[in-house]
Amino acid sequence: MPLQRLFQVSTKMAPTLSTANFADPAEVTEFVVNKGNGVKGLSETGIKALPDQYIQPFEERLINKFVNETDEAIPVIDMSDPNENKVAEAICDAAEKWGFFQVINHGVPLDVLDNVKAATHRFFNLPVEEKSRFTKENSLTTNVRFGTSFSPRAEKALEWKDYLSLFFVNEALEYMNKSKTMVRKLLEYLGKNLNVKELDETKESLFMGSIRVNLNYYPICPNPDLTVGVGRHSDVSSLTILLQDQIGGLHVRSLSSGNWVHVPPVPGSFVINIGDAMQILSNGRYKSVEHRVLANGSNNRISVPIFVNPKPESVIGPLPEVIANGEEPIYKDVVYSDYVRYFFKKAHDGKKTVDFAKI
Ligand SMILES: COc1cc(/C=C/C(=O)SCCNC(=O)CCNC(=O)[C@H](O)C(C)(C)COP(=O)(O)OP(=O)(O)OC[C@H]2O[C@@H](n3cnc4c(N)ncnc43)[C@H](O)[C@@H]2OP(=O)(O)O)ccc1O
Ligand SMILES: O=C(O)CCC(=O)C(=O)O
Ligand SMILES: [Fe+2]
Repeated sequence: MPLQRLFQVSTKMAPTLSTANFADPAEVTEFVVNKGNGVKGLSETGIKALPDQYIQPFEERLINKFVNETDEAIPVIDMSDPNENKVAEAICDAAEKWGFFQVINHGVPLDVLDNVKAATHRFFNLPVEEKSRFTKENSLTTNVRFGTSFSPRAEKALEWKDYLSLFFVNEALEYMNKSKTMVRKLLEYLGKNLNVKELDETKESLFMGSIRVNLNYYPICPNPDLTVGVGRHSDVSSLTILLQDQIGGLHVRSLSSGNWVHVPPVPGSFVINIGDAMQILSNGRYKSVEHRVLANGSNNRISVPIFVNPKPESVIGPLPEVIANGEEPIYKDVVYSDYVRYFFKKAHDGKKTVDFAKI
């Protein structure tokens, strides 16, 4: 199926299965992972209890007392403020202190956001035979991948999430293309603060040379407190631009307090976060911060991250502009595809991927 058609399909709905009887835990894995039904398929069987392989260790569950819903919040930045210096300052400050912020009035038309959310629902509502054409085993190209959890073969406990991952270098996709102007603006602001004078071709390839869009689906979960939608991780990107729906559940680790802080859905906004590649390029000035997603007992949730990455063959290390003043580099040069391969080889494990590049 051509990529464009993924964004038009709205044919048959997924068949509703009657309550399946999974006598053996291996049958659950077979149904969810190998047969391509995903956790959406499992949720729709009417399953009443969380299968054992989704039960996360106690310390990985988001216990309420560690969640600070009121005192701390990631900054919300209005990109239409005519005082551009003030906008740039707020973005760089948030990148250093939080590694996360939300942007409003970002210039991406709101109907583009509505369209990509609708397309996400249409894709996940397709029959399993359609979706499983894009599993790792069946997909004709590694550029399109439908899967569940993060890295099922490496994980001790699975995550309650299905995804479709789309890799683009140049293909036209409205959502991605319409977001590019905003991405360039953000990178220009962040770059200037690192003494990068302009986002020329070389720098553009380094910061945003490859782009991946994921469509994430988190179905209703029978025991949300025992599992996670996505476990603790930082992204490997330069920047991640995330569109979330109105359900909520994304939590960010505050750098100042260590608390898990909820990222409340703000209509029409994007959540922006610094990824490991930017942390490395900025020699630790900008922070890629741990985040996780709760499972939800009463609502399905979707999110659509755009991972803005260096080109796979790029060598990433502290930028010459950053260490020109004698600052000691804390990261070595690594080939970006080696870095990403290392990320995908492990289960989510907080901030440990970045050790790959530490001196
Ligand atoms: C799913 O939950 C996620 C996903 C994410 C994703 C974040 C990103 O996508 S950031 C951007 C990643 N960068 C790129 O995609 C650059 C382009 N890719 C490449 O150049 C190659 O894929 C490669 C990274 C160099 C690896 O190539 P290769 O050595 O040929 O091996 P592969 O078979 O392609 O992959 C190895 C291993 O990783 C798994 N994998 C690859 N891509 C994805 C993907 N998009 N989503 C999930 N898993 C992926 C692949 O299945 C292989 O696994 P095995 O088990 O077979 O070893 C962030 C947070 C999330 O929760
Ligand atoms: O769904 C979300 O809110 C965040 C997902 C995420 O962190 C990721 O896909 O890397
Ligand atoms: Fe993430």
